[in-house]
Amino acid sequence: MVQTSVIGCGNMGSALIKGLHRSGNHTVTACDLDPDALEAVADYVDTTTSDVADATDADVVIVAVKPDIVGAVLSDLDLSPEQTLVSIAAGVSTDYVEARTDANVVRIMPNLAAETGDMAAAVTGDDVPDEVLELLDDVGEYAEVDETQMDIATAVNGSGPAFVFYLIQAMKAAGIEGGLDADDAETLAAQTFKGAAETVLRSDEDLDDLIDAVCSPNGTTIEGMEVLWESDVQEEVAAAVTAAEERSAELAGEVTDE
Ligand SMILES: NC(=O)C1=CN([C@@H]2O[C@H](COP(=O)(O)OP(=O)(O)OC[C@H]3O[C@@H](n4cnc5c(N)ncnc54)[C@H](O)[C@@H]3O)[C@@H](O)[C@H]2O)C=CC1
Ligand SMILES: O=C(O)[C@@H]1CCC=N1
Repeated sequence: MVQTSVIGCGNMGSALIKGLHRSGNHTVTACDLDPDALEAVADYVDTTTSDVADATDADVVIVAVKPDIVGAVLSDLDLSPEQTLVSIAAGVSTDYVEARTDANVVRIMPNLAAETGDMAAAVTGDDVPDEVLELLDDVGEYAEVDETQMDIATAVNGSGPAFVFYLIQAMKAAGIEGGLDADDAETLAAQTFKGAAETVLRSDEDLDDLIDAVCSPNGTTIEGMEVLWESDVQEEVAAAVTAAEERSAELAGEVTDE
């Protein structure tokens, strides 16, 4: 069992807590100033606390507060070089965190699917400890990237779930427009995204071949694909990712300038 503490139990911290609970490999202390946030995760952790000092004994300390609060939390955290501090804040560099702790620092960009064990995470660091890689394995898949790639990773896998929710919403709306009831349309759209994603992860075929496999000659799919190929959907998705990437880089400047 890895002793893990999570400081900040909001959207992302609570998703990580629930994912770690599912894995059964961690003893978790949850720390938050908000009693409602602690109550919401109480069933998934061993200890809840509003005192950051109670979160400092863990092997792995995950700081999951907003980027502009990270500095204040680090100043209250007294950790040793034997401990690992995991920072998940968008735009907060490893250098910034390392300057404020004696712990071994690992920067990751997680996403909300930690809750179901389906997280996509980017992790950066010269020598990421096994306990962090195992933690990431416990709650999904990860890619080791260079820190210069963290802004684009933040956009693709950190912000990505919101972009995918939006696309599911569009598919659901089209289903409703075509006569499905709302619940059926949501189930069919969401399960289709899930199944398509699983297919991509498990298949050796490239994406064009997978598209081709759905397009029967003279069938239905090719009619829809012609519409997409002639549209600027790919450019618009790229623009959304770029906007998030640019904001991540901007945040880095704001936090460093504090
Ligand atoms: N929401 C998401 O999908 C993702 C968020 N992140 C990163 O995760 C971090 C947290 O984001 P969210 O969970 O969305 O924010 P949130 O606002 O939902 O949660 C932050 C939590 O921190 C708590 N908090 C504030 N000050 C504290 C302190 N001094 N000590 C203990 N707890 C304190 C708040 O009460 C709140 O429950 C951010 O740095 C963000 O960049 C990264 C990837 C995805
Ligand atoms: O929107 C944000 O800033 C955070 C980081 C990635 C996902 N949510």
